[in-house]
Amino acid sequence: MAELILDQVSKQYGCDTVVDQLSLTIQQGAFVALLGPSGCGKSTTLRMLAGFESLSGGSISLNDRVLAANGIHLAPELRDMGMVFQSYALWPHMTVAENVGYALRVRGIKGEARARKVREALEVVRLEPYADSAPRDLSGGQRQRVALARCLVSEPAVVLLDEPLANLDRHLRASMEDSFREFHRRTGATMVYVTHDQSEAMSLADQVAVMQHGRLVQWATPQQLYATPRTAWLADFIGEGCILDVPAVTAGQAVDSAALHQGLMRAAALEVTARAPVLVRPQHVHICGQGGGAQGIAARVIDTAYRGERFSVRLRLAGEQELLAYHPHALALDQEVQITLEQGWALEQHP
Ligand SMILES: Nc1ncnc2c1ncn2[C@@H]1O[C@H](COP(=O)(O)OP(=O)(O)OP(=O)(O)O)[C@@H](O)[C@H]1O
Repeated sequence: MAELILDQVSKQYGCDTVVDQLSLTIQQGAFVALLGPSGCGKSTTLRMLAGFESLSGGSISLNDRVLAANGIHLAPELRDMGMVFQSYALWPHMTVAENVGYALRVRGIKGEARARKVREALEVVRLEPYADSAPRDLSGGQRQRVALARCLVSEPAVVLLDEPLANLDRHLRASMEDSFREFHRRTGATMVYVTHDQSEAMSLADQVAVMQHGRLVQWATPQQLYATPRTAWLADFIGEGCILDVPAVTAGQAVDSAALHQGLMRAAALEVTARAPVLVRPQHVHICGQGGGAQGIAARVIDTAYRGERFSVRLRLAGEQELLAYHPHALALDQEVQITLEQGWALEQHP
């Protein structure tokens, strides 16, 4: 199957390695996200894919064609890729239709053939009524959809998107996420989407590459990242939860309820010193009652916050470890409760 392959891709600026031996195999038609905090090297990776940056090491190939490797650097216009930028980069003096059709004009495609392709591209992003408008008369979201249509009109095999929603307000972002999903469904293009926003990456992509300090931390589906993150840093970056110190667990494995309860009791009694980090997501913490009880673990409410559909509750266990839970009702500060833990996930020891 046709694929976009990054093999041990590295980039150095002077003595700084900003992308460090990154390897990814991206299936044709996939929607993938490069996710990580500012400065982790995701935009540099995207620019190397586009051909705006050379590689310091490794190779990039698309459908068995080498785009970049030692001594090889295909120009951006020869890579069969389109790019959508945060800043839209539309020509202000051209109409929407002229912006979308520009790449076709440069290639000498004229008349009805060009007009038809422009109409089709505008239809995909639902902007046909705006064909004759100027970019300045459109909202930020509409401008970003023009940029998508302009990319689509060249029918690239791969669409690269660099923080395309960063300039939009929160409400518009949600509706633009729907536009990206629809764009992907209708075109079948491979999409590589750079963002520092984990909820954006998780809701859009089939597969996410999480980067930290230029290195790949994990390459997995959003569901796998949430449920089985490799490290404590990643567990914290993706979603809510708490990390407990629990004895006798093996990294990279689920920890069942009995093992968690037993481990926490031993930890509270200071029976063992060797412990490992275990992620417990709030939906796996059940507040089952007040006061004493044989089944549960005693905890004290140290903070609560109303979140609309539920309360989030911070709990302290004997031995001072803390947990986050969700609860349908308000609880009083300092209230003693019994909790049960449904499951946990053992993380690697290093951060
Ligand atoms: N042309 C350059 N010369 C020197 N250093 C650079 C250059 N471009 C990027 N860097 C450095 O490389 C590192 C990675 O930058 P990059 O833009 O890829 O990160 P990023 O994860 O996309 O972050 P952001 O979301 O803030 O753009 C940063 O430390 C940045 O300062």
